[in-house]
Amino acid sequence: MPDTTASDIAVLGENQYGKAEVRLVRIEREASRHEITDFNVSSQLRGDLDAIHTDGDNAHCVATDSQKNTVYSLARDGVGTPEEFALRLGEHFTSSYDWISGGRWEIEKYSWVRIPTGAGEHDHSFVKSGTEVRTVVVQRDGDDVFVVAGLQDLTVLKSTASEFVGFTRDKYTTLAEATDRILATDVKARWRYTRTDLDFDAVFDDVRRLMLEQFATQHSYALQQTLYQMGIAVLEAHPEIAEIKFSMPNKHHFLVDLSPFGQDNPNVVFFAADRPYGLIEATVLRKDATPEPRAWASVTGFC
Ligand SMILES: O=c1[nH]c(=O)c2[nH]c(=O)[nH]c2[nH]1
Repeated sequence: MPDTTASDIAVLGENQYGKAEVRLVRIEREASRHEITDFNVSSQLRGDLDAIHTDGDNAHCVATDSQKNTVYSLARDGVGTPEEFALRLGEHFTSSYDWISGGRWEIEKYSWVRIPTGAGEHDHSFVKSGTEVRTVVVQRDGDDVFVVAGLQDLTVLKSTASEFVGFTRDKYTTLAEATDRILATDVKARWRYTRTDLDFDAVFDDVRRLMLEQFATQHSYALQQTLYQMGIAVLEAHPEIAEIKFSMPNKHHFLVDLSPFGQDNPNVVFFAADRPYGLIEATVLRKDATPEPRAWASVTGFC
């Protein structure tokens, strides 16, 4: 065994380790109409792991390779929703090893849809459906379990019913007030469940539906206000959700000046800028929810 690594000035702090981005594709092939599940799974273990770092003693080290193998082995029996599979991984690791007291299991789910053919939707050929990703982060701290679900890269645009007026004007202000502008964003949202006995697919579908419906049907006075309306709609419909966080870029579309060409431009031709972009972030909280910082500690990219 290597020499013990001791220091007079430093100690080991928080730590976790595991295998990141285990790409898992599972085909349900009992019937001739196949089903596909496409996950990206990251497993991180926490617990009594000090000696691995301080003494080079690997007795408590569940190798990251073993964590990867566990993901594939558990998937043999079926995976279900990303939330269910992440919960199952957490239960497995914390119950299998005395010294593993918690951890973090994150899953990204990619969607495929059946390829349409003259004879209908194909049984075993799929096309990837856009860039949108469904996410979950399950964390365990002893017997406490936290589930933060979400989505990202849900790109939306409305071509009217959006304005931005009345903002502060000073010597730095060059932006003209817009009474009719394009509003576009990539919705990135995470929401915290207060229960684990849920129909996770049904709740996810409804949260997504509500966010899109609000974006589409509400007149926007600022992306901040649209974000807030989306959050309120989700919390009002879903008591099992304590809070929802958003991080949404304002994907600016600037009207092009066509006057050099002797043309008008009545809100028809735009330059879709990719940077810089506004970045609008907020949390919408249920008034009586108990704050749970442990659920969010490793969910980065939100305020
Ligand atoms: O919806 C908006 N919110 C802002 O804070 C902002 N700032 C800006 O320049 N354009 C916009 N649009």
